[in-house]
Amino acid sequence: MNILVIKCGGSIINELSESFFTSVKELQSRGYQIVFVHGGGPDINSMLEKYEIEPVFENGLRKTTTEVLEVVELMLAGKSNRCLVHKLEAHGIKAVGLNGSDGGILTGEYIDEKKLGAVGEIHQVDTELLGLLFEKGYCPVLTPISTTEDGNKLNVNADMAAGSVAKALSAEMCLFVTDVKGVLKNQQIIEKLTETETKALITDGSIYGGMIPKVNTALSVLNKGVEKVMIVSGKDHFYENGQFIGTKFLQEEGVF
Ligand SMILES: Nc1ncnc2c1ncn2[C@@H]1O[C@H](COP(=O)(O)OP(=O)(O)O)[C@@H](O)[C@H]1O
Ligand SMILES: CC(=O)N[C@@H](CCC(=O)OP(=O)(O)O)C(=O)O
Repeated sequence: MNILVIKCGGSIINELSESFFTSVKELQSRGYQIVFVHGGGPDINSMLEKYEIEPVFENGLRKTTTEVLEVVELMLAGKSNRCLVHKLEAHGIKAVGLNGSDGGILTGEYIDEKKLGAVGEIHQVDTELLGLLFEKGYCPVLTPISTTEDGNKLNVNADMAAGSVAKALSAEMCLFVTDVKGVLKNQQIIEKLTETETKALITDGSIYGGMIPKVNTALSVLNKGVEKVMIVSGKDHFYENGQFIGTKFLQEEGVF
């Protein structure tokens, strides 16, 4: 089975284009089984604003107090997930929305509870339920919410959660769909990037903010054997005539 993990960024989830869904359907018709993992950063921020809570980020990760966690789950599971499932269904793509923690799919651990609160990273992905949904022709649509082994809820960065799902499923491809055409430098898209080139762009400040966890996860997924890892836009076609459009991550020359 050819598995494709699509991470759909909160930056674009409410504005996905018709072309995006055309690309998804074309890939499905070519036999790809698709799992969606989504974010919802802007939706979370706007609800926090209503509660008059200031969002705080450390290296792209949201500091998550108990109060913030409630809003994160409310927005990810109650708004962003519903929005994506509804749009997929409206385009004839059979989709089932789940919290990442449902059925024990995503299990994780705190990264640094003192500094970040309930922010986690994934340690285990149970793929059983995902397999059952594939068999019946459904695309699972997961929030990045996870739980610790003791059952405490964790807020996980959606890029990182998607990367863990791609590795656990030995996916053939992992695509990070966002609001830009790919990694840009001087407003030009960079079509191919190795790890060394990516690190240099982080160091010189060309890659910043939410793009940092995205490229770091992309590199980690590539190093775990996922063949095709790309950052693409949800505003246009990301797949047309057998070609992907965006930034592709490449192994360094000589690394196999
Ligand atoms: N070199 C870069 N190329 C493109 N976008 C970048 C770059 N560095 C930082 N960004 C920012 O990263 C954003 C995408 O990350 P983010 O907002 O976290 O998206 P998402 O919600 O899709 O995960 C872009 O909109 C842009 O503002
Ligand atoms: C720990 C952490 O930062 N979690 C993220 C989860 C959502 C997310 O990652 O959304 P995007 O895809 O829009 O970035 C957050 O609270 O914003």
